[in-house]
Amino acid sequence: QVKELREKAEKFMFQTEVNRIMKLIINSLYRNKDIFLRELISNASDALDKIRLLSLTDKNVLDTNPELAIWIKSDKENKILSITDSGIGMTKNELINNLGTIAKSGTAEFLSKMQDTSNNQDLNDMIGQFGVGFYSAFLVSHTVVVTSKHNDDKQYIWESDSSSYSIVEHPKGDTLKRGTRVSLHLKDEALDFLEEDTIKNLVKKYSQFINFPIYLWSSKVVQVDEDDVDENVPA
Ligand SMILES: CCNC(=O)[C@H]1O[C@@H](n2cnc3c(N)nc(I)nc32)[C@H](O)[C@@H]1O
Repeated sequence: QVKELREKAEKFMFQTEVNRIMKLIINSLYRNKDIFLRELISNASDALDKIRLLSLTDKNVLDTNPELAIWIKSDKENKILSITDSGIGMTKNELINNLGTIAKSGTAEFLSKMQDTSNNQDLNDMIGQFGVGFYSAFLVSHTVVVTSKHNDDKQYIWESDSSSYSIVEHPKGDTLKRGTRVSLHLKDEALDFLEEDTIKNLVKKYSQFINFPIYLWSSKVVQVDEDDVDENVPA
């Protein structure tokens, strides 16, 4: 079923600048990979801010998923760490534009700054400011799957191994109701990020000022979480 899904998926190449930025991030931030969680939580928080702002003028936008929160799930069996938000979600076009391309303005400047700066702290701050933190997911993942549902579109699955990406409509419809799930298929050297204590410490260290609740679900066999039902999205 997953095989057929991949065959049906539409294949895309990343915009050139994106390839360069991804390479730079992966090569320069290998010393502190753990910033990936901060970046993904930050993106989730921005998405939640967007739907909350929208709901001030159009209150029924929240009906599809009333709780505004972030769920982190550690799936040790499949070596997948997922970060789910009930934010505004992305349409198919937004997945393509937001994850597959980057604003050309400023990219050249960003790339040259990244090359000059040897100081790791600056590098850290810059990727957050420039909004390219998503790509830090590839510091710890061989494959990243982004499932997203926007109120105005169907649910789609975006998948990438960092060299190219694909998009396919989710066969099971809108299991997310509204929002985005970033599923990180972790590299063998990054499996420590599946440990609850590691995740808790990272959230405390980098995301203590996030304005939305962050729940941590660890998939213990005994504990069947209510959101497991949504979890059976194809790998
Ligand atoms: C350069 C990589 N691009 C992004 O991270 C953009 O993708 C989108 N994005 C990333 N994670 C997201 C997320 N969790 N929800 C939503 I709505 N949009 C997200 C935002 O537009 C980010 O600026």
